[in-house]
Order: sequence, then C-alpha cells, then structure tokens
Amino acid sequence: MNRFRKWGWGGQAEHAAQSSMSSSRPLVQNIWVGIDWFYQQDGGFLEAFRDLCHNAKAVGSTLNASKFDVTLYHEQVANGVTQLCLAVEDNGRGFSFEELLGSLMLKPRSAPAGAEAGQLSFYGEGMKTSLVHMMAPKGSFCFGLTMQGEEWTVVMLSRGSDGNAEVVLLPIPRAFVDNPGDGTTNDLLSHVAEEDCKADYQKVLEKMCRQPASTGGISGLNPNSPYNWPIDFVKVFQAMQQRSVIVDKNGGRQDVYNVLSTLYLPEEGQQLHPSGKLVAPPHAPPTHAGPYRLRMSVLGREVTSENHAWHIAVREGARPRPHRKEPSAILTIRASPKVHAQQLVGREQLDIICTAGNQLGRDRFLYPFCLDGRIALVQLASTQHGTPDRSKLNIEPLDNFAQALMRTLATHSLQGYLDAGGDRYLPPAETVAGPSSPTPQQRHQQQAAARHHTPMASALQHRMTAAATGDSHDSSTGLGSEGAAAALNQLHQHPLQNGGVGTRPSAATANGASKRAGTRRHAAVLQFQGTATAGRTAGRRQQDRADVILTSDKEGPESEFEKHLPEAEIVVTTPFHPAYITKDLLKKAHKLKLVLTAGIGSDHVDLQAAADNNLTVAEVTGSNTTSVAEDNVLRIVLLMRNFLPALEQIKEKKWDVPAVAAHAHDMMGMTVGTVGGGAIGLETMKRLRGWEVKRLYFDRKNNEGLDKEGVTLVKDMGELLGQCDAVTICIPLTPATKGMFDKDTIGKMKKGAYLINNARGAIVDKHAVVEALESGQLAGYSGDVWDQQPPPKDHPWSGNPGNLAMTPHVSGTTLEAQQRYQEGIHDMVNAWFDGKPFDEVNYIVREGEIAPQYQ
Ligand SMILES: NC(=O)C1=CN([C@@H]2O[C@H](COP(=O)(O)OP(=O)(O)OC[C@H]3O[C@@H](n4cnc5c(N)ncnc54)[C@H](O)[C@@H]3O)[C@@H](O)[C@H]2O)C=CC1
Repeated sequence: MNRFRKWGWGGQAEHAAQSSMSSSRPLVQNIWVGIDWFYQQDGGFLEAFRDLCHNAKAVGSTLNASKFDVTLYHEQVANGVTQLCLAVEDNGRGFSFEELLGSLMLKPRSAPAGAEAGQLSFYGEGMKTSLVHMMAPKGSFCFGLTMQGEEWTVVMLSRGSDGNAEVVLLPIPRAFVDNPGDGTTNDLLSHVAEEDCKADYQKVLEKMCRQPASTGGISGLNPNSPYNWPIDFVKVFQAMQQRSVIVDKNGGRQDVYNVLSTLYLPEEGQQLHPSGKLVAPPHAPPTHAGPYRLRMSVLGREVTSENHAWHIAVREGARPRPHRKEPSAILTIRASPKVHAQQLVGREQLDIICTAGNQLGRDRFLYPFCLDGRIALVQLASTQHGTPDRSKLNIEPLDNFAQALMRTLATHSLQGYLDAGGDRYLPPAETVAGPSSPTPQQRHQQQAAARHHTPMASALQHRMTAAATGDSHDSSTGLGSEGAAAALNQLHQHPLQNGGVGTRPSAATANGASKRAGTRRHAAVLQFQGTATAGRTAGRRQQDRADVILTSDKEGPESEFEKHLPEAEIVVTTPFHPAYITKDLLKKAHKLKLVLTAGIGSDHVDLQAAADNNLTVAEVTGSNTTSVAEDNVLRIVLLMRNFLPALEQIKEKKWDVPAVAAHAHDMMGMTVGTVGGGAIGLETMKRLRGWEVKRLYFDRKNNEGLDKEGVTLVKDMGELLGQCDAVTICIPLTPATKGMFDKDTIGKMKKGAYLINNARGAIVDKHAVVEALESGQLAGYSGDVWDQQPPPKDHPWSGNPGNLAMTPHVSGTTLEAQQRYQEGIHDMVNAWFDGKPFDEVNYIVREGEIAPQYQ
C-alpha cells in the first residue's frame, strides 16, 4: 500500500477525501480543530477566513453531511491582536484525521493577508498528541507530527508562493519509532521501504529538513527563509511523549524559536537558534535551581506535581458550541511554556479546568479534554496585559472567575475543578520559605523595604496582618497610639482658645450651656483606643477651662465613665467608645447637655432619648469622610484581588499562587455601587473614577455631586444590587436601615458579589452574611463595623471565618482624620463655652429634633 498521502488545495481535496475514506486508520472521534491566526490588522483576512470556513463546511457536507460541523469564531485579544478560531466538531460518528485535514485544505478565495503567524492544531481522542503547525505566509511551509494511537505521522503543510497549499502525511515507520538511531532523517529513511514511496519520503523530508532555502520544490520554499536544520527525531519523540509538540517553519518569524525550543527541549532558559545553537531567549525568565511546584486541588483533594508551574488568570470566553448538548464551557487556556497540559487533564478525575490568559498559543492543548464534557476551561483573556477598552472586545466580558466557575458548574453539572496556578517564575518552595540567614538579594529587599517603612505603612500592615490572621480584636494597634499622639500634638499646637478662661466659662450659651461661671466642670469624656496615658496628657490641655475626665474604661456600673457621668455636662465619645449612650445611661446623666461624637455616626447615642431630654447631639461632619471613602476602596480592591489570603500565605511562609489567583479579579470593567449617596458615598465613588468601573448609587434622594460625577442613580435598591459586583454601604444606622441587608436583600445581590460595610454593623444581618458567604451568594464581606463593639467572642464574624475580612472599627481613624475631629471637637467645645452655635451640618439633635439623615 502506498501510505504516502498528498493533498492540496482545490481539486486535490476530493482525492484526499476519497483516500481517507478508504484509509485503514481508525476514525477519529470528537476531534477539535483550532486554527489560531494572529494578526495585527483586519485587512481582508477575516473575509478570507470566512471563505475558508465556508469551503471547509461545504466539503465537510460533501463528505458526509452529518459528519462534522465547522464554526468560525474570532476574538480580539490584547494588543490589537485577533485570534481566529475554527471549531470543527463531529457529531459522534467520527471521521479520519486525513479526511478532515483534506477537507480543510481548501483554497480560500483570497489568500490570508496580514497573517502574522498561525497554526492549525488537531486534537482528538485516540490521538495522544497531534499537532500541525501551519498557515505560514505564502512561500513557506511548516510541519508537525501527529500521533494517533501508536501511529506517528509527519504532517507537512506547505504554501507555495502562489498561495496554494499542499498537505503531505508521512506515516513514520514503527521500526523507526522503536529504534530511531541518531534520530536523523536518514535514520528515518532507512526504515522506509521502497514500496512505501521512499523517494517521496526523501523528497518531502529534504524539503522539510535539508532543502536549501533557495530551492523550489513541491510548494516553493520561502527563498529568504534562514531556517534550515536537521530534525532530531529522538528529541522529537521524547518531546512528544512528554508534551505537545509544535514544529514550525513559517518563514522566519521569531516565534519559531519558541516552537523549536519546545520541540527540542533545550535546557531551561535556552532556546534553539536557527543556527542550531542553544541560546538564551531574548526574554529569558529567571531560572531557579529547585523544582517548580504545581499544586492542584482536585475535587477537594490536593495533588502536587513537581517541575510544572502554571500561570493562571481566568475568564470565560463565550463561543459557539454547535450541537453539543452536554458540555461544556468553551474555553481556552493559558499555560506557561513547558507545562505539560496533558499530564494534568489526563487525570481521570478532573471535571473542570479553570485557567487561561492571553497566551493563546498554549490553550489548545487542552481542547480534546474538553470535548467529552468532563472538563470545562474558563478563560479570562486580557487579564495579563490589560486591554484598554474591554467593550471593544468581541468576547463576552466576564470578569468574575468565581461567577464563571459557578455558572459553569451549574450549567454543566460539573463536579469540581482543577485549579492549577503558579507561574514559571515561581521560585521553589525552599526559596520561598527562606533560608535562615537572608541572601544578599533578600537583604537588599529588606533594606529597601525599611527605607519605605513609614508608621502609616506599619499601621496598615499591622492591621492587614491582623485582619489576615483573623485577629480582629487587636485594639492595641500602633495606629491607636499614633492617632492619640497626633491628637495630642494637635492639642499642644492648638490649645483651647481664650486661654486662661478655664475657670471663667462664657456667660452666653446659645446652646443652652450652663452659666456656672467660675466653677470647674466635668466637660469631656474623651477616649482614645488603648491610649490612656496619651489621653491624660491630652486632657491636661483642657483643664484650665473645665474638669476633664479621660478614660478608655468601657461602660458598666463600675466604670470610670459611669462614675463621672452624673457630673458631666459634655460627653465626647468616638462612636461606641467608651460607651453606648443609652436611654438608661442618660437617666443617670443629670447634668448632661451636650453629646459630641468625635467622628461621624451618632447612632450609638439614643437619639430619640436625647431629643426627649432636650440634649444637643453633634458630630464632626466630614471629619473622616475621606478616610472611610479611601478605606471603602481599599476593601473593595482587597477583596477583589483576594489580597488578604495572599498576605496570610507569606506570613505563614507559604507560596501558593493558584490558591490566590483563582479568586483574584481586576477591578476594571466591574460594576460598583453604593447604597447611600451621601458624603462618604460620593467620595468613595469619586475615588473609583480611575479604576474604570461602572459606578451606581442608590439613595432616597439624588445627590447632585454624584450626578455631576457621572455616577448613575438607580432608584430601586434591588435593581442596583442585581447589577453590582461590589456594593458598599454608606448609609447611617437608623430604625429604617437596621437589618436592611438581611437574607432577602443579600439574595438580590449578584451571585458572588462583594459587600463592603464601613457604615454600621447593625445595618446587615450578621447571620445572613455568614450564610451568604457559605453559599457563595457573597464572594466576600469586609468592613470595620460590628453590631456590637467590641464584638463578643462568640460573634459569628469573630476570627474572620471564610472570606470575611473584618477589622476593628478603624476605617475613619487615620491620623489625619483624628486630627480633623480633634479640631472639630475643640471648636465645638469652645463654641459651647462661648455660647456660639456649631456648624449647621454638625447638629444631629437640636431642640428636640433629630436630623433628617438619622430619621
Ligand atoms: N466606619 C467608620 O469609621 C465611619 C462610619 N461612618 C458611617 O457612615 C455613615 C454615612 O456617613 P456619611 O456619608 O457621612 O453620611 P451622609 O449623611 O452624608 O449620607 C448618608 C446618606 O444615606 C442616605 N440614607 C439615609 N437613610 C437611607 C435609607 N433608609 N435609604 C436610602 N438612603 C438613605 C441619606 O439620604 C444620605 O444621602 C454614617 O452615618 C456612619 O454611620 C461614618 C464615618 C466613619
């Protein structure tokens, strides 16, 4: 039998079809053909591609209308590069590889113009590895190897300078596979019998391997091609047994280096130069001495594989999957070079693979494994390189991996997923864990870090670390004392005005202050977290005007606070500290006239009781608006980027990129909404401007500032919740908002969204939050406010279980904020003594009336 097959464009395709029909080779089931072209401009290429698909389909129909279907899809990826894909799917009846190949080798009406490079890859059950690299520019050729069952075939595709193409399949003799000698083409030829068209083999192999570039030949080689090397089949076989192989000879493109480096398996960090020498690639990754690690979580079990590393980013690409009732998310995947995809997907137990990225050339290795529906891949292209405008992408933007995964699982009844991550720059575990004494590089890094070490960074780090480790009860943070210190400074620099009048308080009291001139009063109860000493110093600055008691003592009958309360005319608290000013407490406060909140949010005061008792309640409006707004953005980003678990890893001397990357998202393209479009809502949205997110707000009334800012008002809260990937709560705690985010409301949120609450803990139902996190309705919850502060040890949020990221009440307590509300309090205390009114916006309760935002 003449096993040499040769097809070309046009008429030869028919012959190809006929010969393949009579082929003794097993039929290929479930083949997936991916043709990926990368090109930089639209030109007429797309048209040509459509033609090709059309023709392929037509021939597919001619061969056997029900054998396979061809679908064209294309997607634009980063950097203006478009990927064109041709999906060929059989309907279960199978067809031969040659049959398919022959049918595809049709002459397009117009030759692809502007094609930079391209490849045609075949995958299918029964073909352990197969690959053809093709679609070289005119006048060049490329070839590949396919392995179907035990049979190996060299496939050569060549394109003449006229644009015509030819396909040659050369089955490789078994004897050669078993005993390849030096693996040269001569060795191969020595196993080819005369009756197997030895001359043809020779001719083709010479074309592929030996033919001087200037020689014409069956397809007309690119006369300028510098590539001319012998094939080392030993290496080829080795390569193919270990990984997918691409052999490319496409007219001088640089990516041929990568292709060959894969084929020839050079040492790590080396590539094959056309000269045949192994050289370091232009962008050689840093090499690491130790093995790479790949950790996979398969259906809850952990699988570890050495020497492979994956780089993960995820996105679901929406593509047509004709005639597939059962599976699958369509997918592409990205793996680092040198990753053996099959090793992963060959594992029987895998159901879904989630990985991806922009390196389109890598993904196809996994296609065959997707075909039976066991495995779904989810792709997030454009994650790595950043596509400026996603709306221009011709792919459904789906940025939320968790959502994609959930949806995939839900849609396809898939049972679990493999989560492969890491990257090839990943140092080995030992390096990550760190030697006992630092390397010079580590020392350098430490020094650099030290140079950038600021108290603020330290405080932030401390807090984040505390959050990451679940230590949310850390009330002795450096920030507290720093904050107090700043406040003290403030007091030193701006001592109370009207110095020396402490024993002679002003007579007039527009606010109803007492006129007990000449007496010293208990004027203030100030509290700074964990800073009793600092607080006392601060208090001394006020002593010439009033008796000042400073205490961090929490409420309770025996507390300092309650001991002095009956004598106090003014009480200054930060929200919840040192006490909730309850109705019962107010009954004991016989002399109390003024309750000041050093900050924003006076819901810890029973406002109705205060109004009934004709007390004045005021806060330093605006004092920490910015601080909370910044913190809102911080929390949104921390949650989206899955930052805290990453931080925790390093703290625990771990290195597990996939565990983090599998749940990390870009902000860009997300929809972020605020429930509450007041001061903090506005500032939060302003700060999100540069993040390229869609911004929405819900409020009882519209806010001109937000409207001007281009934030869209959504009048129905449920509607807003359904649209947002992240929602930040920026409303006060009032009878109307208490428990507002219950199971029902959270259920209206987009599945897998993030909820940020720096407003007040009691606005959400704490149990509903935990439930939503467990069910995946919420992907994460973060905030610094609790329904009870400090929370009891058995609070369901205590210890930050799951993807909770709670901190103590700190978002509005930056040094700058403390300074602002210190100033505000001083001004108000002074105004009170001077009988002057406060800024209008500061009043929360006045003359028996509660401010509208608290109603
Ligand atoms: N975690 C922290 O350290 C801090 C928390 N906060 C909290 O943030 C809250 C908001 O602060 P700001 O933005 O300065 O207040 P704000 O008064 O400027 O804005 C509140 C907005 O909520 C809206 N609102 C009130 N009830 C509503 C309802 N039932 N439905 C819809 N919208 C409603 C109001 O119309 C208003 O636009 C404060 O009340 C406080 O509880 C404030 C500062 C610090």
